[in-house]
Formats: sequence, C-alpha cells, structure tokens
Amino acid sequence: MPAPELPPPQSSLPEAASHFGAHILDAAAARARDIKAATGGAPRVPSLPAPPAMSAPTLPIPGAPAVKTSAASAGLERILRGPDGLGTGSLRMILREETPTPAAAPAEGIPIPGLYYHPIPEPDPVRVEEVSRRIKSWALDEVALYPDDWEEEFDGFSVGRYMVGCHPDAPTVDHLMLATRLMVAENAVDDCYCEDHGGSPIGLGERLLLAHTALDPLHTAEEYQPGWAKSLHADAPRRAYRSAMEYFVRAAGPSQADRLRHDMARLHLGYLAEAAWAQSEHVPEVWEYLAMRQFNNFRPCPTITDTVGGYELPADLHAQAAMQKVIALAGNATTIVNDLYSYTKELDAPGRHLNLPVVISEREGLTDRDAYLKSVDIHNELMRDFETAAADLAVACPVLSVQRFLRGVAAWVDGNHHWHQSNTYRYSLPDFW
Ligand SMILES: CC(C)=CCC/C(C)=C(\C)COP(=O)(O)OP(=O)(O)O
Ligand SMILES: [Mg+2]
Repeated sequence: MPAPELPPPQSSLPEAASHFGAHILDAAAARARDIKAATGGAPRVPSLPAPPAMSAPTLPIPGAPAVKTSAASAGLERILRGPDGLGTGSLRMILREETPTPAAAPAEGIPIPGLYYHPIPEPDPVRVEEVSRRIKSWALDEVALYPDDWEEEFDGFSVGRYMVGCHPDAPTVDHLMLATRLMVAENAVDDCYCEDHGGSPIGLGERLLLAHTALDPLHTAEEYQPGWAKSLHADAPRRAYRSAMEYFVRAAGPSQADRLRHDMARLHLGYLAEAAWAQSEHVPEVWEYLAMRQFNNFRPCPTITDTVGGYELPADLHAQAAMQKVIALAGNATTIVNDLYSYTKELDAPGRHLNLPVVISEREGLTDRDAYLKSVDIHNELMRDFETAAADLAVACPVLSVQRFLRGVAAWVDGNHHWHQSNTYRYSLPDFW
C-alpha cells in the first residue's frame, strides 16, 4: 500500500472530530481550577519544566524553529520541536476526510448496571462499511487469514465498527486500516496460539517469539536470514503480523513503530503468564491476576492513536512516567471491561478461563455474583484513576500532541466499551440483576 496521501498539516482538530475524548479536557479544566484553588497558583509543574503556555496551540512542525521560551528547557524545546530527521515529513496532523457525523443512536446490547463508562455516537456507518470491506479483502487476499468456516466468526467480530468507534479522529480510512489490520492480527495470534482455534500453553513461548520477529525483525548471519524470512509466511498469525506491521511502519515514525514493538512484547509476556497458570491449573492471587492483565491487555491498541490520527506524540513525552501511568490505567480499565462482558462466554468455554470475577470468587470466597459486582467496582476505580491522571497530565503538559493523545486514549476506552456492549454476537451479560 503506498503511504497515505498527506494533506497539508493542520494546527487544530477539524470540527467533525472535535467531540472525541472531550471529557478528558473537561476534567483537566476542573483539575486546573481545583489545583489553583488549593495552591492559589498555577498548576503543579511536572518533573519536566512547564512547557510554554500556548494560546493557539499548534503542532511542532518538523524542521520549524524551536519554541523559544524561558520556561522550556533545551531538552523540552527539542521535544516540542518534534522529530525533524529523515522521513519525519509524514508526521503531521492530517485533515479528517469529511463524512456526515451520525446522530447518536442507542447502542445495541445492555450496558453493565453500575459500570462507569462514556457512551459514544454510533460509529460512522460510511466508514464502517468501507473499513469492513477492506479488512475482509486484506484477510482473504493478502494474508489468507482464515478458512471458510471461520467467516461467520470473522464477520461477527465487527472489527470495522470497533475501530471506527475507537478512532473518531482518524483522518482517512487508510489511517483506520492501520489499526484494523493490527487488531485482526493480534486477535488471530490470541485465537490460534493461546485460545480456542488450536491454542495451547504447550510451546506457546516458541510460537510467540517467532511471531514477534514479524514485528521486530531478525538480523542474523546471511546464511540463515532466508529461513527466517520464509517463516513469516508459515501460518496465518505470522502472515497477519508481518503484513499489518509492514503497513504500520510505512505510515508511522521510527519511535512510534518501536513503541508498538515494546507494547506487543508486553502483550506476549502477559500471554505467557496466563498460559503458565493454565498449564499448572493455578489460580493466582487477585493482585497477581491484575498484574498479568496489565500485560495481557489492549494497550497496543490505544497507544497507536497518534499514528492512526496522523500525528506523533514525541517519544520523550510518551515515555514520561505520568504518561506511562495514564496508558497503564486506561489499558487496565479497557481490559477489565473485556473480563466483564466476556464473562459468560468464558464460563461456557472448556476448562477454567481466568478473568477478574473468577479469580476474586476463588481467592476471596465470594459468590459468583458478588465477585462480579466487586469487579465492576474495581473497573470503575481504574476508570476514575485513569481520568484523574489524564486530567492532571493535560494540565501539567499543555502541549497539543499530549492533549490530543490523551483524548485519543480516552476515545479508545469509550469506543472499546461501546463495542463490547453492542457486540451481542460475541458477548452476553450474566443474570445477576
Ligand atoms: C487486541 C489485543 C491487543 C488484545 C490483547 C489481549 C486480549 C486478547 C484481550 C484483552 C481480550 O481478552 P480475551 O482473550 O479474554 O478475549 P475475549 O474475551 O475472548 O474477547
Ligand atoms: Mg475475555
């Protein structure tokens, strides 16, 4: 695929996407007021020197002169200038292709009573149809992802609606396809290597490591390089990882690609811990389960929100501890949403599929219902902690790319809930109410 055509850089979000993740900025404004009331002064300065207050925030344009302020350190100026090396020309904000904003229609399915979440408008049906068409073509014609008898399940996943709902600020369908191919590939690895399409804990480490080299290429002796290259076509998960990553690397900057590789390594580590417990039929303590779920986690999906949005969060701003905490909390909240909506599906699956309610019931001696309701409370705590941490960071670091990234992560969290609630093909609620 040629790299997406990039219209000229824009300095502010187009109206069509202006609603996404807005509650994060609302929360940030409230936090700023609270902080000012509590301290009588400006919001706390983070460990980085406070970046310059910008009245008309604009993305640092690669190669543009550094932002000259007394407050910004040289390091921060370098970060705010944004990447200006070779190949950074594509790292600019893209004007979103205008499509009509759909009226907010009630989602299918029933939201979990007592769950703290933000409803979203029904994803743009025009984009959903186009993404669904393109992803099926990719799955069948480019990577031979699945046999004919898996087609109903593939369609039932509704990945087009999922990704359009999670990336409302994606400027083009080409950008949405970056996330959609990765989502399909990540689920193919989970289904085929770990779960119900031939998965097993036995030999999982080898399979995951070899699949990971489709994301993080092997550089070895000339004699052995062809054997490795051929292996990337050996099965559907590796074909899917290789192709999805190839498209992603063409559109992303080097630090965005390396961020994804790191997040995928985290994901694979989480799969291995889950598999080790399945192999030994061990039920971990609750905190141990929550630790595993922070790695076996949707994290690699929200963290590409800048690439899918056509801009870049600078590596140093992504790597700062406050951002890492926001990402971890958001990923944890999204993944416990999966535990809650997939609970009945997993109870019906062979063997014991660990999720938060099952582990709490086993480890704390609660009834299934009480363990489930406690899991809802834990999700809600994680969601509020995520929103508080994101609001704090938005106040401490008023840089457009940071604020847009935080809104993108929040939009992903909201879109993920919408998909789980409304995917009645895949999920149903327990009768606890
Ligand atoms: C798409 C992606 C990065 C997934 C990461 C981990 C993962 C597979 C989930 C969070 C979904 O968990 P689970 O295996 O429980 O999936 P289902 O409940 O079967 O949908
Ligand atoms: Mg699940």
